[in-house]
Amino acid sequence: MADGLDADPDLAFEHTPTSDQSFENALAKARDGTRLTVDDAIELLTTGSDDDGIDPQRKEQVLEAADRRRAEVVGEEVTFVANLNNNVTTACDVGCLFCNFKDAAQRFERDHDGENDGFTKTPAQSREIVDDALDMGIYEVCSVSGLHPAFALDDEHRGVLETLDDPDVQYTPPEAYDVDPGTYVEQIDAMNVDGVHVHSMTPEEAYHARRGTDWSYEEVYRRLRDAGLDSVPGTAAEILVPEVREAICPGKIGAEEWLTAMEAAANVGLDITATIMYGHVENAAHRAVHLQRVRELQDRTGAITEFVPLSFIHPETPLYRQGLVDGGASDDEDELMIAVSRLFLDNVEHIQSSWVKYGDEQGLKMLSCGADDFMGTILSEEITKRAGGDYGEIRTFDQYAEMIESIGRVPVERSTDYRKRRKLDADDAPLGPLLGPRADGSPMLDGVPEQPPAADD
Ligand SMILES: C[S@@+](CC[C@H](N)C(=O)[O-])C[C@H]1O[C@@H](n2cnc3c(N)ncnc32)[C@H](O)[C@@H]1O
Ligand SMILES: Nc1c(NC[C@H](O)[C@H](O)[C@H](O)CO)[nH]c(=O)[nH]c1=O
Ligand SMILES: N[C@@H](Cc1ccc(O)cc1)C(=O)O
Ligand code: SF4
Repeated sequence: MADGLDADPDLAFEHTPTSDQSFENALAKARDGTRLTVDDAIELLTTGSDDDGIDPQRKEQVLEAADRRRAEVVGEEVTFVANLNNNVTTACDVGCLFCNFKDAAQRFERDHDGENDGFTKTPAQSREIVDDALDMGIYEVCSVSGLHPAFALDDEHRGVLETLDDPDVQYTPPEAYDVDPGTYVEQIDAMNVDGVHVHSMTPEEAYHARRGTDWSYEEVYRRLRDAGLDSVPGTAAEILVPEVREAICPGKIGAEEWLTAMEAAANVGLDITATIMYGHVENAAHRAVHLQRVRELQDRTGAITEFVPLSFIHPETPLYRQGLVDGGASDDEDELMIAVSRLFLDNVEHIQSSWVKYGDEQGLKMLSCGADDFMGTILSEEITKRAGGDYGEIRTFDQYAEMIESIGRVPVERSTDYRKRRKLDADDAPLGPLLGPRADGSPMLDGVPEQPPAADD
């Protein structure tokens, strides 16, 4: 369990990590492929809810079952994507307590004086960054951002926001800021260079893109799709249980709204991913309920291409600094999270090991605990770095091939939707991407793209 509850005795949750199931029964079901219940998941995540702490032998049994399932479902290939992270802006007033990526939006205003180490990019700047990365061979741009108060979905939405007189709807015209981020549609259109795969607009961003209107999420995602959006990142899910969201992100959309937005994206033909951000105040019951909600969403949509467990990075976050938690998940908890995700999500093919969160050594270990995907090259990273994580911002194809072969598996470059795949061999180094629109097999590192442009002030 995450240690948060010990750190803050005021947090009394209704969901407690107890169950009517036994560990042995849950393990037997996991081994023979019977669909697991929330109680089963609690038993597996805790290696038995009757005893405190994680039992090392039982943990190994869970990891083995998950690794075997991984081999049955996807075989020995380990995939990764040649991609670029392009965060458009750090301006955000939602105030999630686990996040240190954001900067108060006021600090980006023209008449604000004082330091600001955040950034906002114009659509033209985003295009240039994507254009440069395309020359390096990327297949995908992954773009998630703060909810800048000047953002509108498109010109029509801006018209609505400019005439709206509702203090509950946050909107400040772009003229008030040093840098104008444009509209979401302009940003997507700008990043949509030469058929690169655009992976963007989390449910939280989609919520911002319809604020002050009664437009459906389908309408919002349709307009974004028409501007070039290809798939939707499943962040903002955090823990899909209201009592946890109230503690860690009271300003964020609710669990139901996240699910509604995701289903809408799937309804208009977009692929989606799903995440869990764990290891803070939540307990194993919350993680288990979260997995159930994701599995139900996948039963309804079939559109989730991968599940990404995101281990909470604590050092620079308000949750940690305010003493609400005393750290993140342990290695044991991380391994069990990956394993139980594989065992519980019988309808999601790919489980991602996030090297940004786990690092190389532990990230590789996860590939033997049920994970089969090793994320992407990303080339730049702000969210984890600003939270105090220190596993870097890029992995090259040579590094990927060597690491994956070192554990006896087969490195494979993939497309975002996993439909295009290409095997690699570390002996052929130097290696580079081949699936991107401009990829020609050259190594990516010949020209690392520039870090975010100058801060707003
Ligand atoms: C920083 S937000 C950016 C997109 C958008 N503002 C949103 O909330 O959907 C993307 C995700 O990063 C993850 N994240 C933020 N801070 C984190 C931290 N300290 N450790 C792990 N994941 C974090 C959260 O899951 C969050 O939903
Ligand atoms: N796991 C993290 C990602 N994942 C993004 C992936 O690289 C890729 O976009 C996805 O697999 C689409 O198929 N990005 C981060 O910035 N940080 C992570 O922890
Ligand atoms: N969740 C996104 C990517 C992502 C993950 C974690 C982050 O901190 C940021 C972005 C996806 O893989 O679809
Ligand atoms: S997680 Fe997203 S919405 Fe929450 S504060 Fe950070 S950037 Fe803003």
